[in-house]
Amino acid sequence: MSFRIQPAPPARLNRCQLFGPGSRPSIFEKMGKSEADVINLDLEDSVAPDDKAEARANIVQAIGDVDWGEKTLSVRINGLDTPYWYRDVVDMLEQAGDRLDQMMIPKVGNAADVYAVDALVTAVEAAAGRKRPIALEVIIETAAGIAHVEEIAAASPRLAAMSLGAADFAASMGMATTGIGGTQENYYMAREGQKYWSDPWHWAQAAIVAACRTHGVLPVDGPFGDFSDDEGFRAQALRSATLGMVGKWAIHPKQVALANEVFTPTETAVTEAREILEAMEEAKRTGQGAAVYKGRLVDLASIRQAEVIVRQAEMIGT
Ligand SMILES: CC(C)(COP(=O)(O)OP(=O)(O)OC[C@H]1O[C@@H](n2cnc3c(N)ncnc32)[C@H](O)[C@@H]1OP(=O)(O)O)[C@@H](O)C(=O)NCCC(=O)NCCSC(=O)C[C@H](O)C(=O)O
Ligand SMILES: [Mg+2]
Repeated sequence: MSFRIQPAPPARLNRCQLFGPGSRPSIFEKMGKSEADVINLDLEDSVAPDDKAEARANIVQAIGDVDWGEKTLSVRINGLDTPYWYRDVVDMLEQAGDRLDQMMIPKVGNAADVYAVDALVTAVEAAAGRKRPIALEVIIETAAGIAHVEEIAAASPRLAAMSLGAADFAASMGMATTGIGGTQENYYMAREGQKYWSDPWHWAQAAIVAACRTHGVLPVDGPFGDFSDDEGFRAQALRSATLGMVGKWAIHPKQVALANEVFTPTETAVTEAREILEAMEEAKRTGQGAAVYKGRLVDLASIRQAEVIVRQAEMIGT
């Protein structure tokens, strides 16, 4: 272990982030009643330029009026290359109530982007006398974002979560696809007449997870565009969970249950994790650093792996 201890990410549930356009207030109540852990009200790409001002007003109103329960409530502001973002920040912090937990910054390219938003948020919070500091979350969805992913993860103590935005990421990288996440038809290895599909998102996800885990930030998988493809969503989410991501976006309400299912450890996994911890307790009592559990080696690293699952289960209350 490095002398520098790996910081823990925020202790909160983040299995599913449900998105909805700020210009479509008719779905806000439904979003509030959903089973998503995080709600993202959008001011960015799902809102047309002429609707930005009205979407801000809708969101300000809804933050106060809708019952958001225990959910983390986040607003996605516009990118720093637009004329909209500063007004998004100022209006939310001056006009919306304290119920707003977080702001999401899209298309972050380097640490300075986060610094700029942090500086504005800090000034407006102080001027407006807001009591609860707003957390930040970012989307890695450009070539610059992935190239600077580690400095971005370290950019601000406000940073709580980081997502991969597969659509803009593919565009920025010049990837030959219009699909949003999931299996890509042409990304395969060939052997003896058979195709073996590989995962073009894997390296970006792994880089995000490593940067996030280094700096105590929650790594999250972004959108899966084809909301009629449950199996594809599940496969993508399972790969993300296996890599260390804690949750996934839903761009349609039917994806919420799928994300919750994948990012909630199964009863069997939780039982096994608890049994591994017990086996290691017993090993420690007898002066051993390793033990055998169900015919396989468990050691001090297994304790840390098992603790990840038990911590998740405790947060969910299972
Ligand atoms: C995708 C949608 C436009 C689909 O909407 P709609 O046609 O209304 O779907 P349905 O008819 O199937 O809806 C069924 C019922 O569910 C309600 N509904 C719809 N959407 C939502 C929602 N997001 N939250 C809660 N409830 C919702 C409908 O009102 C129907 O209700 P009822 O009539 O009572 O049965 C729409 O889902 C949508 O707008 N989704 C979010 C789009 C969005 O926010 N996109 C931005 C995030 S993705 C992105 O930005 C890419 C990323 O940055 C990247 O680069 O990768
Ligand atoms: Mg995007």
